[in-house]
Amino acid sequence: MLRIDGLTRHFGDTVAVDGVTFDVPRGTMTGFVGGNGAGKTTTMRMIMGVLQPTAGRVLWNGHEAGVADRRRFGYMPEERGLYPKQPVLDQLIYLGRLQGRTTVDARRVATDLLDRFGLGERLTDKLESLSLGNQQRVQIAAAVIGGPELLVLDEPFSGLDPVAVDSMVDLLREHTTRGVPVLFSSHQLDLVERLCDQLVVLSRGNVVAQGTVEDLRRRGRVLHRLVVGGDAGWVRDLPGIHVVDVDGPTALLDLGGTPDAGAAATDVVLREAMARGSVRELAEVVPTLSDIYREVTV
Ligand SMILES: Nc1ncnc2c1ncn2[C@@H]1O[C@H](COP(=O)(O)OP(=O)(O)OP(=O)(O)O)[C@@H](O)[C@H]1O
Repeated sequence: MLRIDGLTRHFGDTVAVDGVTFDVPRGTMTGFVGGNGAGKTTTMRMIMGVLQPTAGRVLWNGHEAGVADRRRFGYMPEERGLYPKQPVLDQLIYLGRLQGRTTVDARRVATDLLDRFGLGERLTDKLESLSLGNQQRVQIAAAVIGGPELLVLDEPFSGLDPVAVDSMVDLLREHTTRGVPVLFSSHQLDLVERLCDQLVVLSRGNVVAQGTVEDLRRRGRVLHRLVVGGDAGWVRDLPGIHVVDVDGPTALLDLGGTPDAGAAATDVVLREAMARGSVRELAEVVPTLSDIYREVTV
């Protein structure tokens, strides 16, 4: 298991990461989300030992992660970092050997990976001759070529087409099934919602929310949507009901409070609506991950 314990990094007066603590347990996929400059890349660099923390620790299976541990971590850095002018297969074989594979084994694994990413015909091409999305696929292959015990991926999905996203998802799931913890950053919240066992939300260097998508949903504000036959503007005159928005026949209401108070408010709204005509819908609106994200990062 990976444990990030109070990780902090200052750059001059800037506090890029401020006491970040979270776990990535065995076999779980953890999404790392947050706005631009929130501190995701800086945290990942510290996990990989590329950057020294100002304070805090990176623990791997209960001990402080050292060079030998990190050699078994797969990393896809933000700056990518493969050689543009070298053939893709050669680079992957080289990286595989650095991580302990024989040349024959590294060639087999690299060829398999490139095949599954649809690059079987491009093995001897220079990286720079590939489209950006295809270069990205090679970068992903580079992160997993050594058979990593942990995967740390900085925006692995950016620039990938939907087919490549699916191959990438399959590949990551194969790793988590084997027990490998996977931490990846992404701005694509739909993907994060689809993929992650848990997520960590960072804002200005601080963890502002963490847990499963369901945990976060429970924390989020549950609103109610009322749709009536005519105009719903009258809801604004109901005492004690917080109206978030009204658009013609549809009103979005925050009936809030305790479950009991919420239920009582729902009864009031329903009674009033029925007294005025037909009611088409009165239902809870489950917040999306984007709604929750906006709420916790403001
Ligand atoms: N080498 C550096 N020198 C000075 N400041 C830095 C350095 N690296 C990062 N920072 C600052 O640290 C903060 C966090 O940046 P970081 O790149 O970790 O954010 P991020 O969450 O990965 O953002 P993005 O989603 O835009 O990639 C920012 O204010 C950034 O300007």
